[in-house]
Amino acid sequence: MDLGEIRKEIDEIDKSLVESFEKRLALCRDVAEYKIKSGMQVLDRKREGEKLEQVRNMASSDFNRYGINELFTQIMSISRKLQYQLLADKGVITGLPFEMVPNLQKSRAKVVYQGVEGAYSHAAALQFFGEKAKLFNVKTWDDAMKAICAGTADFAVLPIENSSAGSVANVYDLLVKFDNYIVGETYVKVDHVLLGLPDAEISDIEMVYSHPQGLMQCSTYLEEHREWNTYSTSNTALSAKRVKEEGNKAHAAIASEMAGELYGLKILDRNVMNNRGNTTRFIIVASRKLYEATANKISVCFETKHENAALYNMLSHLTYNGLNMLKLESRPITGRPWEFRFFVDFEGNLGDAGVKNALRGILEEANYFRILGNYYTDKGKSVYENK
Ligand SMILES: O=C(O)C(=O)C[C@]1(C(=O)O)C=C[C@@H](O)C=C1
Repeated sequence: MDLGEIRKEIDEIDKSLVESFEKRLALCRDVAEYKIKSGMQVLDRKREGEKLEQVRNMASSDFNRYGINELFTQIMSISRKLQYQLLADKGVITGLPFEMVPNLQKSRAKVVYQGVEGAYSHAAALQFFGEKAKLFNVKTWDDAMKAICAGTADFAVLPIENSSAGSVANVYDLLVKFDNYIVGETYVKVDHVLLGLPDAEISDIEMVYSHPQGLMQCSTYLEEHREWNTYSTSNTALSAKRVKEEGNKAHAAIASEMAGELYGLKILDRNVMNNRGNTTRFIIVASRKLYEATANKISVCFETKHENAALYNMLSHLTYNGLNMLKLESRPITGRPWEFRFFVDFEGNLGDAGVKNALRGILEEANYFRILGNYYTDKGKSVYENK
């Protein structure tokens, strides 16, 4: 047979596949109508399992069995998405329990951050809320979350990821532990310097204090000074404070210039970071489910079944609804070794039909699901374009 003839035959088969696919989808519409009336869930795992076994058994080789399994998994996934759309059109999928507000009340807000004055979280809070907000600090991120639960603060400012050191794992875990929501984000340029006592010289240094993230972000510089010991503190600004209080010329801190000024320290070295464009993204968290009309980024968290293609199937709800994923993070689930909880950021607003449809799909198919927030992002442009 020549290629032209083979392709003609393939075209014929594809035509009938498309016709069959459309007929199948039309039937799935009828199923959706039935499910709406009877209040049944779209996803029927038992039926899907049986269906996959049935069609696998029809195939004539292992290779084909694998292909058929994948093909029908996708066909049923598309069928579910169609059904969610129909449910949304019929008003079965209602609004999400989030309240849209024109703007966040920033100017006189009570805002909590972790650490001490001069910490990058302090800078982030000032940048997002301005000078008029009432800022105060607590010892730990956990305390900051508790302060908004208790109402002593309206908002908390927490670091979530750094451009070179990556995600702040503990903050991801706190988003699950507390019933709080992300309502904003802000990017802060992190310009670490090496700080010492006013009469210290770089040759005096034996010990460097910083937050573990600060030490990580300056690892190349610290590698060049292997004779120095490093010591982790709970905050970069606190490490500067400690150098001041200890009054030992052999001690230095990796922290911001602002912290150096605040605690009367001298800059021993600049540009100590691995990456000069080092930036930290901070999230603004509140206890209420709010989102601004301009919100364009959604954060969700879910757990899936521990099985083949589970994550792929979850993410296909974004693809199918044309939603652009911005970030995927995973964290271990305590008590279930080697199982993970996923955190996904994607573009959109909770009022968008596509977003509602995708969220409905994930909600129905995940073992655990939470919308962590919908908020405005400029994707860090304010930092990169101004500096
Ligand atoms: O039979 C159903 O209940 C359907 O909704 C159809 C279908 C399918 O495409 O075969 C789709 C989703 C369900 O999870 C199971 C099967």
